[in-house]
Amino acid sequence: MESFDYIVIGGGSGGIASANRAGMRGAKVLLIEGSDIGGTCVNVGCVPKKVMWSASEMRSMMLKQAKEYGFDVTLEDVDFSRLVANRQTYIERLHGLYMKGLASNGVTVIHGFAKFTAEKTVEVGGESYTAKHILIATGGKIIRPNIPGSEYGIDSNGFFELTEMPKSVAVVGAGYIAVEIAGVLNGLGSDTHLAFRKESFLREFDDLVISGLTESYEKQGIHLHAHSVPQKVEQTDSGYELFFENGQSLKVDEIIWAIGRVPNLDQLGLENTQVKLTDKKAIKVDDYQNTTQTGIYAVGDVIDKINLTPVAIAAGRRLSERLFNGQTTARLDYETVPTVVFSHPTIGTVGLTEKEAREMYPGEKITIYTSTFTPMQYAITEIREKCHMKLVCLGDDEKVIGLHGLGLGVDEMLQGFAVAIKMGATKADFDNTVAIHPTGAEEFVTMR
Ligand SMILES: Cc1cc2nc3c(=O)[nH]c(=O)nc-3n(C[C@H](O)[C@H](O)[C@H](O)COP(=O)(O)OP(=O)(O)OC[C@H]3O[C@@H](n4cnc5c(N)ncnc54)[C@H](O)[C@@H]3O)c2cc1C
Ligand SMILES: NC(=O)c1ccc[n+]([C@@H]2O[C@H](COP(=O)([O-])OP(=O)(O)OC[C@H]3O[C@@H](n4cnc5c(N)ncnc54)[C@H](O)[C@@H]3O)[C@@H](O)[C@H]2O)c1
Repeated sequence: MESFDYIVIGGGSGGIASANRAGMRGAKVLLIEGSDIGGTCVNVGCVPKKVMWSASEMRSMMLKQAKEYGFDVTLEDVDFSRLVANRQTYIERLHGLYMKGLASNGVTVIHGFAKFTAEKTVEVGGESYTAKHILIATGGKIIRPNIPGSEYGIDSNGFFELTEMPKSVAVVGAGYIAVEIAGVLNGLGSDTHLAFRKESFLREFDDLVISGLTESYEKQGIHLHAHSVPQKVEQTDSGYELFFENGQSLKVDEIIWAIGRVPNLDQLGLENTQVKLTDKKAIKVDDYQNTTQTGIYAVGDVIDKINLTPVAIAAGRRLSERLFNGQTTARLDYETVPTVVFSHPTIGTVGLTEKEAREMYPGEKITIYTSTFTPMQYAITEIREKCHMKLVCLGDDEKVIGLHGLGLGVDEMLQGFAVAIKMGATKADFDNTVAIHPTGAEEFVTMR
């Protein structure tokens, strides 16, 4: 049985980052990946999603802004299969780059699904491997509702397999994926419905950005169906009919289920270890990514804490620094993690929403600053899509504990502000920073 210092199960965002860092620090590392290298983000997540988002933004810009800027643009239908082929070529290039990176750090990669057969032993394709340290970075998997006909339609993986645009589509869900896919398809010209169970989507985000995006999506022609709990799906001649518990139904060419993801523990053989799960069936870890069994660790979506690629990467790297570079206190701080929803326009958020701040600091002074404006890019266009911004400040010194934006360019604005907030910036620090004009970002430092 071959022995390693470190075995990493799962070659996605967290696994690759941790394996590479361990290799850089001189460890003998084995990475086991059952499917395509790069995991969810590269193959069926952030990367193809961002390409589709860009395509959708471009089409909207050409349709809704180019003319007023003096361009004589005639837009034919999007060549969807060409877009998809180019996107896949890019992903294949990334596969090559990842494999090269791993090789340069001396990481051995094998293809296959790993299963624990004992506490420190995993089996892949009939071969057994052992290591002092083993990382579980197996990510998450998609769920569908338990209703008749939920086998019809596709999910986010299926969305990335489409080679033709559906003429009409019902996206079911209220999270990142539902809101992003609905925005992309509508922007590319599908007649798009977004159905969700409660009164709004993205309910964990600040009210200002939710109401702003609701208004934008309605103006863009996305049919929003609130209070719509899916009940059953039936096939029709041309597609499907989706029935809701409220008695309404939708006839569409395609249904896209986006009702969430759960930790992926399939075929892992955790019963052969002492690794315990949380109530939500995620791997239980402490602040240092240690599971309940010494020598076994977990990072990324499989712990279901903050399911974002940079979080999995950061946790994986810090773990390797701790295990193989003597940084005994290295760990990821899961507080104040910035995040962007690639809707149209985008949402950027870091820290607490206004509601969370009031709940977390009852009786303390919470000061809110907001700004709503039309970005200058729309000065001469018919489209007047608004930008909304909010700062949530705590105490007399007005420490900024939440920053929220919706609008043109917010996705690219957020990172720098996240640094300031992580460092404990106050509203006075924001005010003391000279604005950059004319930009949307300047609103964040000129709010009154
Ligand atoms: C549609 C979509 C869009 C997203 N967009 C964004 C975004 O814009 N920004 C962002 O930050 N995050 C985004 N995410 C989330 C992001 O993709 C995940 O948070 C991230 O990929 C988690 O990384 P991970 O390493 O935990 O798992 P993954 O990247 O899922 O990797 C897990 C890997 O483990 C492998 N595996 C599983 N079991 C085994 C086994 N037994 N043996 C061997 N290998 C195994 C799998 O094949 C997989 O490759 C998106 C997700 C989706 C679905
Ligand atoms: N831009 C990004 O960074 C990005 C993009 C996509 C995904 N992600 C990550 O991936 C995770 C998974 O995304 P997601 O959108 O699948 O999950 P999610 O958990 O964010 O959203 C799932 C939604 O489906 C709804 N839902 C659950 N059961 C339902 C049912 N039976 N019928 C109708 N609706 C139901 C829930 O109320 C929830 O709003 C995200 O939480 C995020 O961490 C990030």
